[in-house]
Amino acid sequence: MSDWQEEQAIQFRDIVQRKPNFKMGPITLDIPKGFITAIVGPNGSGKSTLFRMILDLEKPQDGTVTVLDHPIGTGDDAPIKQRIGYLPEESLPHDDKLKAFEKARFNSCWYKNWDVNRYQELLLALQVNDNLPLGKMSKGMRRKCEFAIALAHAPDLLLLDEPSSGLDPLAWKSMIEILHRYMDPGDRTILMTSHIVEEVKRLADYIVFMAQGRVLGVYEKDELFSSWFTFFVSGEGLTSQMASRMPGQCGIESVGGQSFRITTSEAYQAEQWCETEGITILSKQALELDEIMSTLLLQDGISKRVHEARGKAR
Ligand SMILES: Nc1ncnc2c1ncn2[C@@H]1O[C@H](COP(=O)(O)OP(=O)(O)OP(=O)(O)O)[C@@H](O)[C@H]1O
Repeated sequence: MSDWQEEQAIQFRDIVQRKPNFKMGPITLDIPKGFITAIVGPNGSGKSTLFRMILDLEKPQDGTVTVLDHPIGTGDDAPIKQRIGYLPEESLPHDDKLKAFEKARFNSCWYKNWDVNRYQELLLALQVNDNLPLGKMSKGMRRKCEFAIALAHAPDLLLLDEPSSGLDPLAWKSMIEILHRYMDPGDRTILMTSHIVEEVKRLADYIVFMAQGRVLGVYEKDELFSSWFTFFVSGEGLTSQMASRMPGQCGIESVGGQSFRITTSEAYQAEQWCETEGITILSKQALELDEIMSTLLLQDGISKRVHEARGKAR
């Protein structure tokens, strides 16, 4: 196997899935080993569907999923599942009657690397008592217990589907610290989904944007936030046609006279372009994650419409 393949924790290849009112793919996507990757996207994009495919809880109609160099769903997945921790978006109703420590005890029999001390430390850090039926806990208490249970066998790959759902700010902070410590050894991988901008900013090394069953883009976080800016510019004789030529331009708004607000995904090149063209940058502002997402969705909608129109014209 090549070095390139060994660097990937998860490889999705040509994944296609169809459900009533939903079509996914084809998706080809690599999740790098040793990093935290966050998948972000509107409700119903297919984020949880991808998670379920990793665990063979849902089979793609087409394509393959390879996890830690093991092709999923082609034989005995039990050894690879030993190396995965999973926190699903929704709690499992059939666990309701179990006390959290009973679920932990059950998992300790299954996972060879289960570490009871680690489990206790996690409960302590999250300030939660596991001596209650999961179904009688508050949403946040249950989330904390399930989080501790997902991490107690120190998995090589951790799948977190909206991990902070229901957590109070203090517990949220503890969770972020726990996850940073979990990554300390350097060879572990987290794949997570989140709708919380601050959480993605604090945790993710890589960000995958998804919408309507497709991947819109994969970005290294720091590069993403240093590339997407809105420039407020002005220049002698500056027209919207000229402004539209700014590198990476993905939105223009006239703000009167010869001034424009231009959004770009290539801030560095855009600044150089302004200098060359004699355009003054009055101010610039980095885009937030949700603003980048909106812009990508808008661009995707436009390119889809153009594609459809071309298809009809043929
Ligand atoms: N059990 C199911 N039966 C039929 N369709 C389903 C089922 N579960 C999910 N879907 C559909 O699959 C699509 C993708 O859902 P998925 O849960 O993967 O999205 P998501 O991106 O995780 O959304 P969210 O942000 O709301 O959690 C949706 O259109 C949803 O309606």
